[in-house]
Amino acid sequence: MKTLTLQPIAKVEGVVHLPGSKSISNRALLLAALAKGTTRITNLLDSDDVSHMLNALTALGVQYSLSDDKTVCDITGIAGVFQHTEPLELFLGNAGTAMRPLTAALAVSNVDVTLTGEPRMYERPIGHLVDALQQWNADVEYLQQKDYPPLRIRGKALAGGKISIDGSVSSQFLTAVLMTAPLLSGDSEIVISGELVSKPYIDITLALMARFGVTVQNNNYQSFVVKGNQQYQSPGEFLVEGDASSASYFLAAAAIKGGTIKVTGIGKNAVQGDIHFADALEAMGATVDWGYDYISVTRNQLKGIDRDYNAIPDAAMTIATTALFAQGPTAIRNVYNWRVKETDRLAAMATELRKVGAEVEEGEDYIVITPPTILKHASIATYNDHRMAMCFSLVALSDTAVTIEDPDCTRKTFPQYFEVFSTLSTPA
Ligand SMILES: O=C(O)C1=C[C@@H](OP(=O)(O)O)[C@@H](O)[C@H](O)C1
Ligand SMILES: C=C(OP(=O)(O)O)C(=O)O
Repeated sequence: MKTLTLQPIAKVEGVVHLPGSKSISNRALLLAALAKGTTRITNLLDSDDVSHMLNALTALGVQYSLSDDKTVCDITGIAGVFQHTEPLELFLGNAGTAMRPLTAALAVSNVDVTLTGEPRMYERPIGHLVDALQQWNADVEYLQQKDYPPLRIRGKALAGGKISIDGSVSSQFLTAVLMTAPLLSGDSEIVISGELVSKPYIDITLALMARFGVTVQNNNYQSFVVKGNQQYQSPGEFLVEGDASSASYFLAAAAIKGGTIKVTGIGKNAVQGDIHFADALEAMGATVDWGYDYISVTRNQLKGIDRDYNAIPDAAMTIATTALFAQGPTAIRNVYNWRVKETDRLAAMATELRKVGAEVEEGEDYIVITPPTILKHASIATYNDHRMAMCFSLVALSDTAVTIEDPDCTRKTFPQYFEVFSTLSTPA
């Protein structure tokens, strides 16, 4: 297996032009594909998760062209639902932002599609989404195990109506039904049961739907009303914000070992909830400067804090390794759904943090990290989880090297991560 050893880093400094947001890229591609008109998407992310969405759109007959660096996509919308007469199999890797929204959009299309993925995708539940779609009378079948992909979807026209959806495991299920609701022949009301997790991702969904001409009535995140029989409209040009989750590693590095690092492509008005990772860093003691198109962070002595991170589960992983450099314990709470992401992230995080010497308490939905006085060199298993690889790069901001196993797993959302990280770093 390939490994990457990062030697101790004395200082980090510089400017990072962030690659496009994964969450926004995949939403924009799907909405542009369904819309009337041609959309030019710029600053599109080039990564595995986005390739899976693009490949699916190709197989479904959507016409688009990509620039050489794959960050500009001109896409001609189909002005309605997908039409494909032959049965299709679409492989979606481990991309939640492809699997969940496509499941819903295909259920209302003229298709007979099997959705497959990597082995881990078959361990990530999708039952709450399928339950919701079945209330609209969708035909979605589990091919192996109830509540999990792979799925067979025999799409057909759906009439809409009132449904309830469990929001307690993933917001992507609600995102999927919201984006599909305008395509139904009648109006819909979507009622949330359970605590809605990862709420800011719903704001991304609603903001993108609005850019493509569809407004949703949001009743305080308890229920949503969407008019049926609508067509998405191309906004013409669509610029993807920089990825706020990807920004977290650089901002944390500055907080730990800056120098100042400035990330561009996101700022105080960004639609992504993960920009509020910077608030957590500020609460830990870092100095944060916010502009409209940048966030910059400068080092201070950090202290451990105790917080609920349900709204920013992805960036919260970066707090777990930042905690190694804080005084006192850091608690990351209300992140139960870490267990159903790329790996069981609570278990993986606890195991790997212990390898570098941290004292870790792992609960069902939380983790408390107490840093050691001196970090130990370790070979960090990454569990095919891009965020495990990126988070643990921060260990090199100590007097100790760190070895990252399978560093290429960052290709899910940030293939160039380690190159960018090294350009900011001055060796000790
Ligand atoms: O809608 C999205 O783009 C995402 C929502 C979040 O998932 P959950 O809602 O499952 O927490 C997040 O972790 C994921 O990386 C992207
Ligand atoms: C949870 C993640 O991905 P997905 O979109 O596959 O859910 C992630 O990127 O951290």
